[in-house]
Amino acid sequence: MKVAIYGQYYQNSTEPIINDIFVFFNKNNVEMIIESHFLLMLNERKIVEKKYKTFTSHTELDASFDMLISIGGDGTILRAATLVRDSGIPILGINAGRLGFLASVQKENIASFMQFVIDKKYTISKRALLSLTCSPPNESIEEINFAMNEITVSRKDTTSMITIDTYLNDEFLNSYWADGLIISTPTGSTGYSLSCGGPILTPDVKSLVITPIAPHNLTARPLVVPDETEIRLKVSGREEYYLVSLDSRVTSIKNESILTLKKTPFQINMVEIPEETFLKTLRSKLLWGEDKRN
Ligand SMILES: NC(=O)c1ccc[n+]([C@@H]2O[C@H](COP(=O)([O-])OP(=O)(O)OC[C@H]3O[C@@H](n4cnc5c(N)ncnc54)[C@H](O)[C@@H]3O)[C@@H](O)[C@H]2O)c1
Ligand SMILES: Nc1ncnc2c1ncn2[C@@H]1O[C@H](COP(=O)(O)OP(=O)(O)OP(=O)(O)O)[C@@H](O)[C@H]1O
Repeated sequence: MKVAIYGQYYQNSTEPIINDIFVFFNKNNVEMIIESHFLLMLNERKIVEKKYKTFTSHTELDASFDMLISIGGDGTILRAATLVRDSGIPILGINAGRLGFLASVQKENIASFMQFVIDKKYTISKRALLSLTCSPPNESIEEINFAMNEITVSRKDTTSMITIDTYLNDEFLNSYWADGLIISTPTGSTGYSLSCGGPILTPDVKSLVITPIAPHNLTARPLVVPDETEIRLKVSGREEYYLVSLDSRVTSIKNESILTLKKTPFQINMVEIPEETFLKTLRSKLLWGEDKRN
């Protein structure tokens, strides 16, 4: 078995996590290839001394890898998705972060969960992604033009609202007058969209959610549309530029540009362990249905 290991940060809590993973994988003859910046952090702190092979970009992750292990929070998993891209390599998240909604393995039970990995006792949860094209083209989104959680447009350098003309498959839907608009995948429905009143979708639902951010009227509500829908946006406002974010990555785009959003032809494979299903995570991490009477 061959796994890629990825993390973005080092903290004191990293050491026991790394120890648990490395001891377990070395004992079970699993080959580990470590992202080069992460290995540098581990080497500097003398957490890892044995020589390991490294990778630096998505081009080096091919079908010979069985899995990518992401050590961190949800932000680290979102970055990990930009590393595996369309390779199909499944991602398993080990939660070293705070919420870790997408990271299914808690640091307390790494060894027992890694045994599931070795025994292949896991399922794959396929996650739809959204892609973005901009006309005229924008260099900063060309390299990584997809998001696993959501694509958001929002106001920039002003308190003034923006107007977002929105079309679904070329048919006019609405001009949102708001702080912004979120187009969320089912995965992203528990992130930013949820905070703006959007519904939660289970990961396998074939839909997208269009959620306005603080719309200034009583008639704009989150809308669920089929994930085959091509969504076109044109933003205007008092400033010349507005913000577009793809998960954690942000760029500025000039007013009147045309943004086209649609489902990517590939999906991200998330590893799901029987003990940590989506519904269990909803209850344990978002406290879904929490009620003193239960
Ligand atoms: N007001 C908000 O709720 C808000 C605002 C901006 C961004 N976000 C979310 O943060 C994501 C980017 O993460 P970041 O690390 O760069 O920002 P961050 O450091 O501000 O973290 C955002 C929080 O959102 C949680 N989160 C991210 N994706 C999630 C998901 N799919 N389900 C449940 N919780 C999730 C993370 O655990 C973290 O606690 C965005 O994709 C967006 O979904 C949320
Ligand atoms: N490899 C790691 N080792 C130890 N701590 C980490 C590691 N990666 C992340 N963390 C901790 O988790 C925090 C958040 O990490 P990350 O940006 O991946 O997640 P996030 O998007 O903020 O979501 P979450 O709420 O799940 O933490 C970091 O600031 C750090 O404190």
